[in-house]
Amino acid sequence: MTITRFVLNEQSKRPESRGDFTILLSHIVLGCKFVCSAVNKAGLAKLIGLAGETNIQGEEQKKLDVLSNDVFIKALISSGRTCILVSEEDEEATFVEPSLRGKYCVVFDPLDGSSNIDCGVSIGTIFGIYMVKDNHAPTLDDVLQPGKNMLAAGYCMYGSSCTLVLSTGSGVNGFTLDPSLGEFILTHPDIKIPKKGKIYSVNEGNAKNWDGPTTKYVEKCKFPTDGSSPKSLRYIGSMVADVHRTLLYGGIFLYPADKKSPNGKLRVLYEVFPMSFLMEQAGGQSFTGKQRALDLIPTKIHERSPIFLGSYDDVEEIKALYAAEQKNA
Ligand SMILES: O=P(O)(O)OC[C@H]1O[C@](O)(COP(=O)(O)O)[C@@H](O)[C@@H]1O
Ligand SMILES: [Mg+2]
Ligand SMILES: [Mg+2]
Repeated sequence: MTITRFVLNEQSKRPESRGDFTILLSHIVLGCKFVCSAVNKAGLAKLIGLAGETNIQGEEQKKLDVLSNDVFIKALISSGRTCILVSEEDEEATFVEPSLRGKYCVVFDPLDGSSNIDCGVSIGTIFGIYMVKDNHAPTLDDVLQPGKNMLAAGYCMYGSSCTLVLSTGSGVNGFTLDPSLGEFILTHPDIKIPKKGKIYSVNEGNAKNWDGPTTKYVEKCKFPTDGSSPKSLRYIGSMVADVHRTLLYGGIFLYPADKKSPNGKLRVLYEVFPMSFLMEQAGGQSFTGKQRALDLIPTKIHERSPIFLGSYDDVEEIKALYAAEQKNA
């Protein structure tokens, strides 16, 4: 089944639906295909003129993350279904002009893991969608909403294959791009994350600055005291790729706060929320160190938060360590 057929099926389950969401999604899919094609050519950038290099005609070309941002902004505005766009690449939100305005707000990281571009490691696009409910003129308050109010979320991973993972609020499904057909095909129906995993994923280079619960948790992963086997460490440094592996194989992904970054590194609206939405929809959990991640109410569009997400039981363990610390404080 193609992603288009899948979304049309979803639409037919909601008789009130007028197809606006289907159109919006088809424009997101188009953006993903475009960026996938650019990423595949990144290694040839110098020859063909892409991605921040000077091409053989001596022309300066756009960097891949700037190019990806332009692609998504144009694709989303031309859908005629969006009103506010928040991108990691743009300091300010984009308010769509009234003639092209629709009811959806899209928050996105057009190219996540961009430090991995030059060595050909998997990177991706992350997105979340909110809806403006009544017909008021959209304001920033329409996106400064807790993640649980998102209507849909997903990511596209540009790796050994191009995989789009999507949730519209009733489970998680994965689609792989067939390059010869130019279509995303349903390859991972109804993804459920294993209840407990054997992998932890964190940048251990920051360990000297971690707080007590994170330090204890990672110590337990390496030197378990309950007779279980140690967990394996896997860390790519591309959130999309690290979360994708966590979703399929189980385990936990951590980007905690540390002394240097008290709010962690990852951005609430377009990294933490979409990935937390997918995790919960797949049966996992997502926690900030203080609360359920999807309950967080952001106060600015580029806000950051610590994040622990993945298999239900693994996240439960880190929650217990934070609860114990609070009790002892
Ligand atoms: O290099 P660090 O500190 O481990 O950070 C890795 C994290 O930073 C990110 O690359 C940030 O995303 P961007 O590339 O979109 O800025 C995440 O993908 C990844 O999880
Ligand atoms: Mg990112
Ligand atoms: Mg980015």
